[in-house]
Amino acid sequence: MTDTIFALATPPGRGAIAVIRLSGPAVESALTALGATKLKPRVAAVRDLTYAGDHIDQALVLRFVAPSSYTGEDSAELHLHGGRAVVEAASRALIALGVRPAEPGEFTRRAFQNSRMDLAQAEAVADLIDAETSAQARQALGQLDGKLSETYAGFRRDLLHALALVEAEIDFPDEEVPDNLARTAGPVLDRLADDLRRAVDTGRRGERVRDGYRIVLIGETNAGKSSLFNALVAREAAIVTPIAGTTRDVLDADLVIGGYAVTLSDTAGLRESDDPVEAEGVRRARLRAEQADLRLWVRAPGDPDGVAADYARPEDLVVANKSDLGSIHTASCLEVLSVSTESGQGLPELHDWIAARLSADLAGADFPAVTRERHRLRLSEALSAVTAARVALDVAPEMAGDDLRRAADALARVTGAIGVEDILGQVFSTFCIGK
Ligand SMILES: Nc1nc2c(ncn2[C@@H]2O[C@H](COP(=O)(O)OP(=O)(O)OP(=O)(O)O)[C@@H](O)[C@H]2O)c(=O)[nH]1
Ligand SMILES: [K+]
Ligand SMILES: [Mg+2]
Repeated sequence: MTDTIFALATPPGRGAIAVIRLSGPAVESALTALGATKLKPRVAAVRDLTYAGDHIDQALVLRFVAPSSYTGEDSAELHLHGGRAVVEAASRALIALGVRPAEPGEFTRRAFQNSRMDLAQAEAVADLIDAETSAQARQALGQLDGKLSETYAGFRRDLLHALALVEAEIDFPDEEVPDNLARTAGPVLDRLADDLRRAVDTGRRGERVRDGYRIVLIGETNAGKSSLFNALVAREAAIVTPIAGTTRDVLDADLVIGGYAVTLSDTAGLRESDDPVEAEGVRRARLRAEQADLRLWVRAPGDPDGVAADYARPEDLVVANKSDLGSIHTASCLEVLSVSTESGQGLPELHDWIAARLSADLAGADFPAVTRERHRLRLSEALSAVTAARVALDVAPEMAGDDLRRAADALARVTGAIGVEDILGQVFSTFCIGK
């Protein structure tokens, strides 16, 4: 028998209202025991909740009857006055009635297990709760709508179609099916491989929207990286001094630019140093620059041109700082924007430039973006299996079947159609309690 669970669904602490959610077979008997009777499903009603002779609260109570609820089970919401004592009294009463506190994500896990949503949608619920930028919310809502799931389901249909063609030839090798039926699966697989490849490529975009786009400030010592860092995050987060080699550790700050989450990093100035501490700082700076989505090469007038040349990528930007003191000379092909963190000149333009870059890199392409490493791995697996099947098709069609089944399995695991036990814990452990 399934447990009946409850959790506070609103943030803990003092508030106008606090909502306790319940789900499971014993919801109705628990409500009755608390004095909340004669509740029409989905109609809010005010009831005096009492337990063991104590008045708990005058609450607004909502009841849902299986399977028409978030979890697919009988469930209810108690809208209480939002004080700690009220919530505590209600929780104590529920526990005494045999209703147990929910684990993180347990409501959504039940929704998944009762087929109210697939795994990709359950992950979208977690993303939507965590969303702090408009782009994150948009992406999560698209995934919750099932757009991503539909895309995966479409891939799977193509695969099963190809598999049917291949197996028809194996099962009826002689007269019932036309010769070379298996080979007609070729174009289907070619198209599918293209689609999978594109989907895998959207992975970086989806993950960046969700986790933050990584921008690193890098350059010579004293170029003004920390000054620029402070200007962009609008507070004195990093130490600025005229002494070369001030910054050692990588300093990260989360900010939102143009509706997108960004992680901005300040780094140690690049120079050879005998000081082991500074040398370690420089090593970390280079490493972070390599991993970044975008590098801003900060240069002051007089800094040598060479630094960026070694590591820069064509999409990077040179920020010519200290424009109040003069301009820089550069032979690099990178775009250059001049600013002064001292006078503020050029800073709005830099902000706009970054916003435009974010939107160019991250805004909706034709695909709902793949948002998780888990999805990307499975898609890559499916892609390599499809590629193998495509090769087999021309030489030994009977070998292609196994590859195609492997690809279909990999896709099914993304939405949780099969083999989910091993990933359930991983997916739902990231949820907050009450969801
Ligand atoms: N005139 C002028 N001075 C600036 C400007 N930006 C920064 N500075 C000065 O340049 C010096 C170095 O600035 P930082 O921000 O510490 O430079 P950094 O690149 O972080 O230096 P390290 O951490 O040592 O690599 C400080 O004295 C700043 O006040 C600017 O736009 N104009
Ligand atoms: K400095
Ligand atoms: Mg610095």
